Amino acid sequence: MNPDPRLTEEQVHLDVLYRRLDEMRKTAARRLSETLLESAGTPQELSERESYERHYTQMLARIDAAEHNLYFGRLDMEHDDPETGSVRRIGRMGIAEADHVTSLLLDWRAPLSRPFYLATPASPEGVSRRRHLRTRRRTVRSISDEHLLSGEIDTDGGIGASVVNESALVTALNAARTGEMTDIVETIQREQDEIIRYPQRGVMVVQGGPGTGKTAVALHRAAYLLYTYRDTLERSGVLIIGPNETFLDYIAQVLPSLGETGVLLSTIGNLFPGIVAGAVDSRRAAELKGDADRILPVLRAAVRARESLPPQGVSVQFDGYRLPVDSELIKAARAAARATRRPHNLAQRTFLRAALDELATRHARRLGASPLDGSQLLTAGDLIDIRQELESEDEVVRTILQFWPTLTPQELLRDLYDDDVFRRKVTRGWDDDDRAALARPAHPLPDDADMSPADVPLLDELAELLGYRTDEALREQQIQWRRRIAEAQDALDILTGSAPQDLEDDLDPELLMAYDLIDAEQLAERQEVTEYLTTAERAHSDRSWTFGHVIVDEAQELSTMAWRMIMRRIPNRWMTVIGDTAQTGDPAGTTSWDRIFSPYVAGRWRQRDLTINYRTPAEITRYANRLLTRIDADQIPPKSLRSNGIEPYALAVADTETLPAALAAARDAHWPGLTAVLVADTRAAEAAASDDIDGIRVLPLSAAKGLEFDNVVVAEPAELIETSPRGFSDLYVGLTRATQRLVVVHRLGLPADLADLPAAGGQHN
Ligand SMILES: Nc1ncnc2c1ncn2[C@@H]1O[C@H](COP(=O)(O)OP(=O)(O)OP(=O)(O)O)[C@@H](O)[C@H]1O
Repeated sequence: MNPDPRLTEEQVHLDVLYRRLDEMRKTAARRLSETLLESAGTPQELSERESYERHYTQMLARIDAAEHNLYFGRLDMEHDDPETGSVRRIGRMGIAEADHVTSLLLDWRAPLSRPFYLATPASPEGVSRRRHLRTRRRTVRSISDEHLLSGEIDTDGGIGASVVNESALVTALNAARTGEMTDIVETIQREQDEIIRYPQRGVMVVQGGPGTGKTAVALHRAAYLLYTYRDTLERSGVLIIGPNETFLDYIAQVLPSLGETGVLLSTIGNLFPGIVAGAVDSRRAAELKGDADRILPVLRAAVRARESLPPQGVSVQFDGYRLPVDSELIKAARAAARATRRPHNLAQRTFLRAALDELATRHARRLGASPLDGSQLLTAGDLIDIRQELESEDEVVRTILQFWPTLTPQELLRDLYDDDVFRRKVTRGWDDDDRAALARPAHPLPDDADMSPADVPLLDELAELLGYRTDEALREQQIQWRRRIAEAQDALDILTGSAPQDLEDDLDPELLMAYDLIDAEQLAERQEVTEYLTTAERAHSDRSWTFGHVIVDEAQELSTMAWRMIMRRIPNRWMTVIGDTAQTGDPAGTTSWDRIFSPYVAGRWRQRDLTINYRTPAEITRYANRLLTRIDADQIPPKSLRSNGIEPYALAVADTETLPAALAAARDAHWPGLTAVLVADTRAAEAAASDDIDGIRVLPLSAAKGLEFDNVVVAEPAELIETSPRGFSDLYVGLTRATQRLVVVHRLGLPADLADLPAAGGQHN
């Protein structure tokens, strides 16, 4: 049988593309090694070298990322375009001939590629034929064509009529899940494309039910924006916020697979430089810490409480005299400091200056008063001298600064939780239960791991109130480093009798080996400090960094305090906010976008909706959507794109605990693909203990947010509902994690919405 001539034709083009890609790779690799070999003496040369280095490294990353499925789409346009001809080939990156003029492949993000994602028979966008290619290891495997003008495709008026690249889409959706999210560049749908390429600045909220591709859209939007606005965004960076580390791991590969590295992925808990929030809050504590109306006044009061007044009898010894540091003196200095309206730490200089001035004036008044008539004998110059002497006395300065100390957010928060008297003082109007909910003994840990994710926005708020700069804190670390290295250098010089060596120069490995005095870990740390940082890394180490664009996924989970923290990172308010208010699980999360955005961009944010569920088959959605009606009757339930003929079922267990029974059921079923058992958050410890036995994941509901599995077993839905503040939303999330199969295992009664699930045994799968 003769091969399909279309395959032969496309293979010829594919070969040309890969040949060119290989050339580009070689050139970039050569230039990179030339750059690395160049010496850079002056700071300017060094910075130029770094920028070339970054350029070629990113170029290589992009080329590598494009290797797999490089070319996947082709458009034959109805009319010939003088510049582009009538054929457009679309792939993972733009490729031109060596002349840099003739285009061989268009990047999927280029404007000319757009009809590939938009054209439908009803609205063909000038496309006569859209071709989808499937390739493997540089070989064209199959081709499917849609003739948009003649309408040789599905036009039944259902969802199918608006689906683009349908056969490729269905193949992608039916594929077994790997545990990592994949990109969707080959099958982006029209409603998704409109969001990905949305051109206007400002806040865009994307609301969509489970499985509508919100996360996929968020990541592709980041890639699109970086491509389209590379000049500005590469310097300022794009920040993507996700709900937890598991989720970030799940999505981490998508952007590199799209060739993008300039994005910082972070949870709220990791957004404050240097802190790895590891503690877990009680539900009430998280709720209180997330509620700006409740906690903000407390934080402000906590700072003011540290601007205190001296008790009776405080004084300093100076020049043989005892000078009282009394309440009147400190009050006046405090008023001067507060009048600056600067953050606490930054106003400290004014405070100190005012206090010293007053102390000097008082002292001079006493010293210089004429015994005869009390007139002043000291001159202005004498006063200045006294003032300077006072300032040079450590004890004087230390005594004054007790009443306006330098504060760090961490210390202040620990004091708030640990010190009952202090907490009572700054939580006026709170009831005892709420006050007790904040209580926590202080056990500082490295990386402030004793802080919880809900503490992080509070630390950020305090940093703002205090004027605490994390880049300065890091710089301080760096200085200390240098000091330690220099000390080690001295010791080494003594040992070896060698002349001092300049440690600011590039590190010489030989020299480092000699430094047994500094352990390996310390050396690694030092290297980290001096190493060249990417935009994302620099952004991560600097609390005051502002990004060019911020994308927030699972945004419904964020508290009002977390939003304040995010808004500080994006003063230009160019944001893409993605979420589903029906899936809100966090008690501090939101059920209304308007309430969140009104304070920041009242009336100036837009909402776009996603309506098709790509993940969950219709057999499962039927049950899940009943819960949606209960959670928010106004929301339009997303429509499932496909149905797979596998009915969900319920398995009743009588005498055993539900989780082991659910695990056993999952194990015995031998389903193909990934399987997860989802339990109530109250069983997080049991889940952790049983996780990943026989390759089956056991997750508390909140950790399964945003993830998906081929097969999902929901253990004890009644418990999910009862033990969670937003139980119906949790169950809704649980039911919609499956791409193929859903089983509900229960000992207690089934909730009404699931009461008619077929019982195990009656189902066929
Ligand atoms: N256009 C598309 N082509 C191929 N696959 C798609 C497309 N859109 C979405 N998907 C797939 O559908 C699944 C669900 O997408 P995603 O996780 O982005 O949805 P979501 O709206 O964020 O869901 P949830 O709110 O439940 O977390 C993923 O496997 C994704 O790859």
